[in-house]
Amino acid sequence: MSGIEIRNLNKRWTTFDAVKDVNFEVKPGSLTVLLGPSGCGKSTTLRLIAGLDAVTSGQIFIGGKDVTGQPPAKRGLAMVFQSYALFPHLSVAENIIFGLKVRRVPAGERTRRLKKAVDILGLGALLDRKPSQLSGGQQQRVALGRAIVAEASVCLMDEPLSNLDAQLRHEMRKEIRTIQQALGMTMVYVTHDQIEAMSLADQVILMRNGRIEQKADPVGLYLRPATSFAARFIGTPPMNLVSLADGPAGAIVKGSSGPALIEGKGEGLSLGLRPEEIRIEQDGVVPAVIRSIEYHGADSILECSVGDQILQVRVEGIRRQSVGDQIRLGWLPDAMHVFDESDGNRVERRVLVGQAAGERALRVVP
Ligand SMILES: Nc1ncnc2c1ncn2[C@@H]1O[C@H](COP(=O)(O)OP(=O)(O)OP(=O)(O)O)[C@@H](O)[C@H]1O
Repeated sequence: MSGIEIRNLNKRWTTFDAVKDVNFEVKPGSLTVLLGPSGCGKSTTLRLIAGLDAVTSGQIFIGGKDVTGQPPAKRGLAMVFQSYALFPHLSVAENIIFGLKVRRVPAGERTRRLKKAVDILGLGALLDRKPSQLSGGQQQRVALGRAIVAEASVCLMDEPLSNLDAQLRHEMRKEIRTIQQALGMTMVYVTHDQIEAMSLADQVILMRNGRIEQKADPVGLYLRPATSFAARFIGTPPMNLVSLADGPAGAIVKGSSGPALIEGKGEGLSLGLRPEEIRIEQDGVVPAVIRSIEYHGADSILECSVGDQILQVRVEGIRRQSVGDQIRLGWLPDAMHVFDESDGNRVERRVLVGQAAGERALRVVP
């Protein structure tokens, strides 16, 4: 099994830096997702690893070997694209083994690998069909089949599921993860879909404007976002971010009947609260009014005003509240995230929970 290491990677297109100082490692047999908004440099990073574009500077190691100057075919990897890239005139079987033929893999070996891939993917009944006679999900399986027969220990995927409907995406996602683990593949997977990233990855690399914003496992990314950008990118609806100076957090504190405290300076800091961490409680310290309710079935999103600010609150089950209701909100100390407003970075040590405030208030230590 081969791991991947990326050192100080940069890619400049004429005057535009698409990838800036990117460093990360992918452990052998693990799955790393490159995640981020459109244009953040995910696909460019993947293409540089594949050797489809040349780096401006930096190094790429696969299996401990520096492959930075090597052509794609010499890098020992398989790729799956969003477009599937199937040949319309070839059958499913021919499409799957096409690459093996090009590489002059002997016929017996081709048949063995084809059978293995077909068994894994359940394509047995479709081998003689042409791509036009397949559904989107089936075409995607054929593209995966190509990656499996290549028996490359490294597989790169660029938004492979984006042409599929939600249900099929979900199924294929599970299938990709199962195959990756069963075959022990080292995988780098590009997506802009946070749910896909969170459910697939051992490691998520969140990118923004060509740089790495945060690298962490999915749990770490959710529980301890390194920046306010990371905090808002992961989670639906996104984390509430309110200014501690004179924004809603100020209102939250001023409006509270309990001894909620901000000590020292709150200026320049913002408070982050995930909608699912805020509870409606009879003795909650924060009075609020429900402005709107969005019913989702398993849960509902309440838009609540606190002073002249808005907090989104996620409540489970059947909603008992109505628009216009006056409620009180509370949350546990661990639910609070604090960020520096100037650079967006997470602030760890300046926050304490006020003991006197029944563990529900915030104390910012200067
Ligand atoms: N061949 C190119 N020439 C010039 N600029 C390019 C080229 N390829 C990509 N870019 C620019 O580099 C930036 C990063 O593009 P990239 O495709 O890596 O983003 P991405 O994160 O994969 O986005 P998306 O999710 O939309 O595919 C974009 O601003 C894009 O316009």
